[in-house]
Amino acid sequence: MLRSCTAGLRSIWALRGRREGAPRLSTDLQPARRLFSTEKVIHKDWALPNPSWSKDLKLLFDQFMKKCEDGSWERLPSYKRRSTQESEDFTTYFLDPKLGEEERLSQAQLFTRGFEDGLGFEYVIFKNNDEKRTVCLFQGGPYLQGVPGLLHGGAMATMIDIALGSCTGGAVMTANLNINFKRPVPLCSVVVINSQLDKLEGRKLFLSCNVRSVDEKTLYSEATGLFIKVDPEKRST
Ligand SMILES: CCCCCCCC(=O)SCCNC(=O)CCNC(=O)[C@H](O)C(C)(C)COP(=O)(O)OP(=O)(O)OC[C@H]1O[C@@H](n2cnc3c(N)ncnc32)[C@H](O)[C@@H]1OP(=O)(O)O
Repeated sequence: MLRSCTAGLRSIWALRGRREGAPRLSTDLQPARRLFSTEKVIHKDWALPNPSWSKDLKLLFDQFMKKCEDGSWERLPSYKRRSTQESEDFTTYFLDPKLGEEERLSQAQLFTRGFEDGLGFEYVIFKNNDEKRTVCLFQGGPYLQGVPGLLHGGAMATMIDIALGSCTGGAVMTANLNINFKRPVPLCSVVVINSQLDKLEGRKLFLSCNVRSVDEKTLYSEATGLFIKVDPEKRST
């Protein structure tokens, strides 16, 4: 498994040299501003196949894209930065305008999209609006290692948070996340996170998910989450 990761890394670095315009890793110590210097980088949809995707991930992606054809499922695009409207929803609620956060926030990006292709979080989420559920296909790269050869539990928790959040829609915050880690996830493997909205109670959304191997034989984790719709009348700072 580690050998295949190393091979993957080698091909990723080789690709890196070849691909024009690929955003650079923040660890390259480039000024952060450079990451957002072009509209192209800001608006690139990252939830699409790239050369680091394994055969399993590409196969599952193709299967779900077929399900999208009749409109029952949709692929959710994913950007490094939130849309202006979404950002405004959250900043109005959480940030004190007196603190002058604009400059710092102009450099902010979703941390799951901050890695170069294949090294961190490779994922795509498909949503079934009628059934109020999502399926997240996730390949955790070599920079997400915890115990040698295994995915870090915090990386799994991050993906679970994002997968559950994708079932909600609108401006919500995670209030509670409860995860049972049942089996360790091999680094660089593909897992499938099935999430659903179980109950809506006022501003409270109760969600649950499970994380399984591609062949569905291994149950890696189960989780529940409570998300709260932000109340525009309240300031939380
Ligand atoms: C697609 C991309 C998805 C990305 C997902 C990423 C999401 C995140 O990482 S969010 C970051 C982590 N989360 C946070 O920082 C949240 C910090 N917490 C907060 O800001 C606030 O507590 C917040 C917004 C969750 C709730 O505050 P507020 O709006 O004032 O709600 P509040 O009035 O206290 O509670 C509303 C209801 O929720 C309940 N509730 C709130 N928190 C909890 C909790 N932890 N457990 C159980 N119930 C809770 C309250 O009891 C209340 O219930 P009821 O209406 O029945 O009386």
